[in-house]
Amino acid sequence: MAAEIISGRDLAQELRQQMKQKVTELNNQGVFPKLSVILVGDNPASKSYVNGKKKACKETGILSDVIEMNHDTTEANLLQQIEKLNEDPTVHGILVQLPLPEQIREQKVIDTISYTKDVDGFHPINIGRMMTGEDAFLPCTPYGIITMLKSKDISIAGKHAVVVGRSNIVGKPVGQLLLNENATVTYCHSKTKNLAQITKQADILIAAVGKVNAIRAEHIKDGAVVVDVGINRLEDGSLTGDVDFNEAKEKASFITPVPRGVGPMTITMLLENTIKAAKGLENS
Ligand SMILES: NC(=O)C1=CN([C@@H]2O[C@H](COP(=O)(O)OP(=O)(O)OC[C@H]3O[C@@H](n4cnc5c(N)ncnc54)[C@H](OP(=O)(O)O)[C@@H]3O)[C@@H](O)[C@H]2O)C=CC1
Ligand SMILES: Nc1nc(=O)c2c([nH]1)NC[C@@H]1CN(c3ccc(C(=O)N[C@@H](CCC(=O)O)C(=O)O)cc3)C=[N+]21
Repeated sequence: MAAEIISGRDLAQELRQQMKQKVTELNNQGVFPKLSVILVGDNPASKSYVNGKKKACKETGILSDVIEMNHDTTEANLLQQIEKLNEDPTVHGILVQLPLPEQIREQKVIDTISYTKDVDGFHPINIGRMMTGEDAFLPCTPYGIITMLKSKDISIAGKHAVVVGRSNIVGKPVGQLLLNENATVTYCHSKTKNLAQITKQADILIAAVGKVNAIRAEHIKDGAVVVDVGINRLEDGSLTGDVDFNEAKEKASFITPVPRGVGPMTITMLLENTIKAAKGLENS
C-alpha cells in the first residue's frame, strides 16, 4: 500500500490564509504584530531560514525585523540586544536563530528572552507550562507536527508514538505534546540499543535525528504514520530528510515529505505564536 503524503506546504498555505484575516482584525484594533529575529554570524543555512521567516511574515501581514550581529559578537552584547527588544512595546515576538557561535551560551540567551515574547517556545517557563498543560507558546516544530496529524484526523490517543531524537527543540517537546494528546511515548537516541526493534512497534514514528536514511523500511511497521523532521543538505544542494522516503512510503499509511513537509509548518506555527504574542500570552 502506498502512503498518503501529508503536504506541509499545502496545509501551511491554508493556515496562513486564515492568519491574514486575524492580522487584519488586530490591525483594525491598532495592534500590529511584529517579530524580531536576531541572526548572529553568516551561516548560509541560518540566513536562508531567516529569509524564509521574513517572507512568511510579509505574506501574512506580520511586521518583521532582522537584526544581524557579527560572528565574533560577545554574549554580553547579544544579551543587551535581547533586553532592548524585551522592553520594546512594538515588538511582540523575539527569535534568536540557532545555532550560535561557540563563545555564546545558548541556554543563557534563551533564558534572557522574556517568556511573553518567546515565540520559539524554548524558554523554561514555556516548557514547564507545556508540561503541565497550561497556556504557553508551544515550540514551533512539535506544534506543527501535531497540527499536521490533526489535519488528517489521525488519532493520537492510545497510540504508541516513538520519537527518534531527544533535542530540546524537537525530540523532547514533540514527545511531550504527543503525551499531552494521550499517546504512549517512547524516546530513542544515539545510545538506544536495537533501534529498529523499538521503532517497528510505532504507530506514529517521528524521525528527528539529522542523518540521511536513519529510518528505512526495516524500522517501520506496516501502516505506521511516519513524520520526517530531518533536514539534510546533499552534495548536489538538494534537501532530504532522515527517512528513506521511497522505502517508507510503501509501508506507511501516512508520510511527511522533505522538503515541503514539517519545515513549512514550523514557520507557520511561528507566525501563529507571533499573533498569539501580539494578543498577549495570558489573553489569547
Ligand atoms: N523541519 C524543521 O522545521 C526542523 C528540522 N530540524 C532538523 O531535524 C533534525 C534534528 O534536529 P535537532 O533535534 O535540532 O538535532 P540534534 O542534533 O540536536 O539531535 C539529534 C538527536 O538524534 C539522536 N541521534 C543521533 N544519531 C542517532 C542514531 N544513529 N540513532 C538514534 N538517534 C540518534 C541524538 O542522540 P543523542 O541525544 O544521544 O546525541 C539526538 O538526540 C536535523 O536534521 C535538523 O536540521 C530541526 C529543527 C526544525
Ligand atoms: N531559534 C530557532 N528557531 C527555529 O525554529 C530554528 C532555529 N532556531 N534554527 C534552525 C532550525 C531549522 N528550522 C527550519 C525551519 C523551516 C524549514 C523549512 O521551511 N524548510 C523547507 C525548505 C527550505 C529550503 O529549501 O531551504 C522545507 O522543508 O520544505 C527548515 C528548517 C527552524 N529552526
